[in-house]
Amino acid sequence: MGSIAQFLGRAAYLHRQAASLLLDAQATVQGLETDQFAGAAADHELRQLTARLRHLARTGLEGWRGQPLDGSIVDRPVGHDVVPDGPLFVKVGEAQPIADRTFWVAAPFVGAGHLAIDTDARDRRVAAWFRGILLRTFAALPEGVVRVLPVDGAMLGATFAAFRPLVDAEVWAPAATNLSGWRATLEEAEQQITAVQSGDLTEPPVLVLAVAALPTGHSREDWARLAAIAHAGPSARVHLLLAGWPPSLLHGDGPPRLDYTTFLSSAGDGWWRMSEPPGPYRLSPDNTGLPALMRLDAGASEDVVAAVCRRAATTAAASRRTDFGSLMPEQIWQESSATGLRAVVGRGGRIPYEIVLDDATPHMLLAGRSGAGKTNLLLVLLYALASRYSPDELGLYLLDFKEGVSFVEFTPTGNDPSWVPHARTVGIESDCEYGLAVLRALTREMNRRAGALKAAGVTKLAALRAGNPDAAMPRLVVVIDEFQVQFAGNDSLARDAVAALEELARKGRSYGIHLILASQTIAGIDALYAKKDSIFGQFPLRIALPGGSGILDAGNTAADGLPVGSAIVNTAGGVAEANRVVRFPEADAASLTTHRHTLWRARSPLNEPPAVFAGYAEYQIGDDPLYQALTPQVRRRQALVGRAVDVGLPTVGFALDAVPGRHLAVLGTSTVGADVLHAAAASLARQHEPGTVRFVIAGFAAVADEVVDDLVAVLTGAGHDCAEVDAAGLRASLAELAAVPQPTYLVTFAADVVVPLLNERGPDRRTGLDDLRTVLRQGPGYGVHLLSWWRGARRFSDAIGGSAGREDVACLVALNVPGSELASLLGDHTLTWQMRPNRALLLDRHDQRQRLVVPFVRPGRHDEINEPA
Ligand SMILES: Nc1ncnc2c1ncn2[C@@H]1O[C@H](COP(=O)(O)OP(=O)(O)OP(=O)(O)O)[C@@H](O)[C@H]1O
Repeated sequence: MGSIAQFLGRAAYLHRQAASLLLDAQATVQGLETDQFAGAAADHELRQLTARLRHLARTGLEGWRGQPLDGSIVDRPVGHDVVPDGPLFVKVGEAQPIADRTFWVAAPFVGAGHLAIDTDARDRRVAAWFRGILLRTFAALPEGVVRVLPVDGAMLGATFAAFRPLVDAEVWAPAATNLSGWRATLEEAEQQITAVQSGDLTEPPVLVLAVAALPTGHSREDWARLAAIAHAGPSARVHLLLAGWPPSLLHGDGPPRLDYTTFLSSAGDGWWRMSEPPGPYRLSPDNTGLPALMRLDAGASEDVVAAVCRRAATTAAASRRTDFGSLMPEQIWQESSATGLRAVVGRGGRIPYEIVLDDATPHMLLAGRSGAGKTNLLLVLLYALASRYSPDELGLYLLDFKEGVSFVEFTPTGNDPSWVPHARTVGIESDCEYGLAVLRALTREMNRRAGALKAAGVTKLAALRAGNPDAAMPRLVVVIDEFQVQFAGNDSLARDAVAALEELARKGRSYGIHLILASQTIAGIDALYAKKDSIFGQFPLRIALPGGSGILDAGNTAADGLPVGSAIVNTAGGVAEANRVVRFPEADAASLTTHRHTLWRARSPLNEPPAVFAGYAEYQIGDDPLYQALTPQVRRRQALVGRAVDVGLPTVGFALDAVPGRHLAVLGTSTVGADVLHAAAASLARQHEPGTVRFVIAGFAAVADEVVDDLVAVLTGAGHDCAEVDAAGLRASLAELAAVPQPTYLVTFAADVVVPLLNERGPDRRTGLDDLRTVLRQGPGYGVHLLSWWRGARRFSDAIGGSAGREDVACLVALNVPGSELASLLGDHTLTWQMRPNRALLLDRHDQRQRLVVPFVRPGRHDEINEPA
């Protein structure tokens, strides 16, 4: 490095010498004009001077900086003509103080200031010169150091066509060809400058804003921005290469002068003048610039540029991938979320790009076609946040409605017990009912926070935290993947979900609740667009992955052609001027595991795993914590039937007490009905001391035989009095219990089979159904309860006496019963039940409770429950 610095110092020195020699030469020329006798001697002296000038310039501008850009240089390695500690001089032209004698003119560029030429690149010689300066700069500096932001407002990017391999390798940005692209380019330059000034960026890349021609419609405001960039750019390694500057004006004031800029201006006939360069290099005593006219450097042909760029692109492509690990902080959990959440998730150009969720950008929309990298980006963002903020600062609610396992990375699994300690609830392949339950839980939490803020006399979480930095109020990030599933449609579920979402979106920012909605598209979610003031107005932060332009403004199609791994990030609701291209790393499984383990090991001993709801999972009563904790000492005995589709998946069942009608009927042809009955009976068995109750088991369908056998074994094994009976035995038991009730559970599988037999009259003119109805009404008072599975709702209804007997069996579990059939059975035509695998509707007619549940099944039932009904 030292030798390079010395070399550069020497280059600067040589340039200064060249300038002073040139002044000498000028004096000699003037002498020639005044002293007619000294002619021959002076001519000789002048030739010697220009020869020395040429030598000096060539030795100071070796390699890419000055050598002709023709076939002879193509194979020269890139990055070997570096200038780490001083400005990079590049050859800009050749001066010709006397006929036949030329010397190279260099100007300081990167590390010193800017270059501007007053003719734009529509002039072929200027275009070749412009390409040459870019190639010299790019090839002289080390690989990966220079990023070019090309602008070509006149030729649709043609000036940069030969650099295409570098654009494809994402080393350079694609050429901006219109006003919005030009302004996005200015913004990227400005962002680098502010990031350096604020200390957020300590190793900035060299950013060259290369303007081949300004776009039509550029304004004085743009000039002012450019002037500011010219002024502040060099100390942030931002440099301008401008062709067509200053723009010619028809009227009005001219553009502002650009600081630190070497100007080349046309002197006619292919000659150019060069102004004084920035820095200590004075070319003339009166600051009028180079005291000779010059020709422009011949620059580079498109072939030479393309050959060099292809080579550079190959190595750049290999090193351009942003590594997931490099985005994670060295030390976890160092940040406070008092004013918002920030996380670096990728790079805009070479600058780390930070996503911010705060009062200004509280909520985010994310879209991209299938396979565009949505899941990947969410994982990068959430892991980056979870690494920066401790679980006291951040909580995660994750909901996924699609088939897939995107949020499994946050939960313990059979192979890996770790979880992300911030995750509170995780829904995978969620039901809309679950989504609504999560939204409602969040609304309750928001209201709780509103109360706490009010009590503290403040209106925003940031203010509360400012007054009390330790206040336990973490920001909550709620992610809903494929959210259109939750909000589409016009049923009461969708309406309730939209209402909850609106409340959270409008008020959440003040209470530290941030929403991230991800989808392939937001078109077609009428409920969210319907209102005049669209809910999406609350989502200023938009990330459009490839194919996700739908969440940007109409006509802003910037995301359409992006490669996977990049996105348009827009913090202004999608207006094209605010587009930023950002590259995201791949969150590979191994890195995720490493990070999850780091976070998990750092958790507090009180941290609980998230409440996980996996739509496809089967639940068995043997694993149920509530079931395991049951003892005969319970206050009210419960028949457990499944897990509610709700936050935390609470275990649900029916209290079977002395109230008439406390009996259970499971309805539907699905054999899961047998399993539910098994679970109900087994759970009740744990709540009785052996000998205090009888179990009478009757099974009337072959599909239930195995379940019946198992139940008998379980009950007998637990020491209970348990009898298996046939149809006659069941009828006899009913007659006996109707006459002399004693604590008994009658457990009847496929009860529909036995109805004809029960319908027959006995010698006393009573039917078995008469006894059944007596037991239903009077039994609970004596500890007699019927637990039954009916494969036909109609048979069940007839058996209990039609609508008159509706209240006699209050506890229902509907499996694959069509909604209309269930509605007419219950006499409730507002009921909306859509039967589906692995779900049941629990109805308690005494307290009007309805809940969607995942019914308990016995091991191995999974394939059956997931078959369509
Ligand atoms: N930043 C990235 N860099 C490299 N590869 C990526 C990146 N992002 C995603 N990929 C790859 O693209 C593929 C699709 O990614 P991902 O599953 O995140 O897409 P998706 O949009 O969630 O898809 P879908 O909606 O179909 O589930 C994956 O194989 C992933 O490895």
